[in-house]
Amino acid sequence: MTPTDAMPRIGIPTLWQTYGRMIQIADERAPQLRSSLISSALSAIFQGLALACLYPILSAVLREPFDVHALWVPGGMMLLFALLDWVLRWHGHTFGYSRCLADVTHAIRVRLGNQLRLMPLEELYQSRTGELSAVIAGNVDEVVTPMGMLADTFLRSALVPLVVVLTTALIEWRLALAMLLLFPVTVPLYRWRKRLSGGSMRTLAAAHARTSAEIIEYTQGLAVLRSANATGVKARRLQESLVHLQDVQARNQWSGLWPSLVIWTLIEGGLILILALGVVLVAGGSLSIAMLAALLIITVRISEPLAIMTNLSAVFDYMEAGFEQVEKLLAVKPLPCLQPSSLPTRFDVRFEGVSFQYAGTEGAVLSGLDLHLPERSLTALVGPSGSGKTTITRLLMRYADPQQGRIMIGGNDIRAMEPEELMACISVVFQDVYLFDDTILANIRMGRCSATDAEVEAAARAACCHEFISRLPLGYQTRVGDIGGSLSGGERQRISIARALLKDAPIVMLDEPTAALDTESELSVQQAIDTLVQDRTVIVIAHRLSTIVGAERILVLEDGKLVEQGTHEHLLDAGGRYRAMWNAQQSAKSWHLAVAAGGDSRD
Ligand SMILES: Nc1ncnc2c1ncn2[C@@H]1O[C@H](COP(=O)(O)OP(=O)(O)OP(=O)(O)O)[C@@H](O)[C@H]1O
Repeated sequence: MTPTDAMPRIGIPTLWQTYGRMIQIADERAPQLRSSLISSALSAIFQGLALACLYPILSAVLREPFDVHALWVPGGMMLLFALLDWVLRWHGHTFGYSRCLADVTHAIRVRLGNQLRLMPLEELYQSRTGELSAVIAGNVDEVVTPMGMLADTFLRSALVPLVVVLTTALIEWRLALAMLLLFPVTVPLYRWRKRLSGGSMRTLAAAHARTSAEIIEYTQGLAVLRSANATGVKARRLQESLVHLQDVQARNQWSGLWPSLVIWTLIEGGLILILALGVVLVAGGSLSIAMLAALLIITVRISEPLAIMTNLSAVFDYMEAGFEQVEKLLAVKPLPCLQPSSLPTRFDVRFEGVSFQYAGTEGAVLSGLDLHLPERSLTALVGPSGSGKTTITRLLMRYADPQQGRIMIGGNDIRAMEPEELMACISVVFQDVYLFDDTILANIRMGRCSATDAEVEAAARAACCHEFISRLPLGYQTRVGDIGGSLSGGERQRISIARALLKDAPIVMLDEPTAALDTESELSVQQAIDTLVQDRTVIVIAHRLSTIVGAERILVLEDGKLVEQGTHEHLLDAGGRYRAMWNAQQSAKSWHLAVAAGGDSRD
């Protein structure tokens, strides 16, 4: 799933749907949001009532002879309504200025964070990092931050004119009738504006997400790109996405601007029409000067909110586009946990008739695979590239569930284990080590958060990294980011082994951890691995067969099927696929030696 590939929603979400989504997203803070919205609505009603008092006030002021007493009632009422408007307006904004808004934003980010933790890795890896961060950082702000302010502005823009017209109708129906001329244009204009902006806001959100993904990928891969002298190629893709964003923004600006100008013009035109009508009526003697003055002030005062309201549809759409991205990510279901859940007490691994096909691809990567990895034994997975070795280790970690068959640890189906419990059983040491920009101490402690400093140090000693860590100026407190590339591949690998040692999981998976190391680093990392694998169920992925000759069992895979298994000697004697691979690697080695010794070919 890619959060940004959402197709534009068919139809226009109604205001009621937008309100429903706001309440849903506010979650625990929904009562506060509701109370703020009610206050805003009441405040808008009182503002309308205060405005409607203008006509009786002006009538009293312009009456001949002037009588101050006639001002008391309308003046007092206007003051009262204005006071109520102010008080309720403050209360209406509490959602924003109290912690509620920040709490809601935080809660959504935590929910999204949990979602990342629980969603199937297969789905997670299909999303680009930048697109995910655009949803979590960007869309959450787009959805939540304007929520209170936008709702207040909308309520005020819609309710103030409505209340003014209704109240004026009670005082002077002709005045109300004149004002009503403004309303019929507003609703169709609102819907028209919304239809125009809906799709473009989603396109804009998608373009933002794509650019953010390209920027992250470019900066993360810059070192590789420079070394491959390919910065230009990738920069071109980044450039393209920036140009695309620029185009989308320009189109959006234009498609947003001209309807706004049309709306303003129509509403201003309506205003002039009302005034012209008023002047004609005054000249004909059927409208008083007081009424015309009131009409002037009130229509000017309410035409602006009406224009704002029609243009707000674009902002609502931007918010809706954000809602959709957040909801789409939250809708991804975690892999189901079979009930009753169970915990293994022994740690052998069994694959029973496992068939697996990656989403969106054709053909199974594993088909009807049966494997048994006895507890506390070392099993090596070998086979040509693409034969399914990594897929086996991924499925054991529930990257995704196989379409057929089951995987068991200690006789327990891994689908009946909670994700945390499953991951507590397995340590993985990859070829590429990922260290976080934190201290070395914290990086090792990630293996077990509750470990004391002494336990971290003991793990580091066992993984042969205490010595080089002690040589660093700040020792264990050195930040990995500060020393950057000054840690060698072997040192980084040993830190990751220390992490795994601290975790102390009964099953260890090693994905070619020494493949990229020089001989000296390989020796010290191998020493650390020897400590790690003691007394554990170990699965090693190996390309260089010389590293696994001592394995208790070697499983040979080809096209997702187990074609041979046994010890090194047994497989050599069998003279099958393994023997062919072994011979090929041995002859490649002697070819290297011949080249090093000055020979020009293996012949
Ligand atoms: N995320 C994925 N989506 C689609 N296909 C994939 C994915 N990951 C791997 N594959 C395909 O599945 C097949 C098996 O891949 P896998 O990585 O398990 O093989 P491998 O034996 O570990 O290969 P290597 O030794 O090169 O690492 C390959 O054809 C690969 O292209």
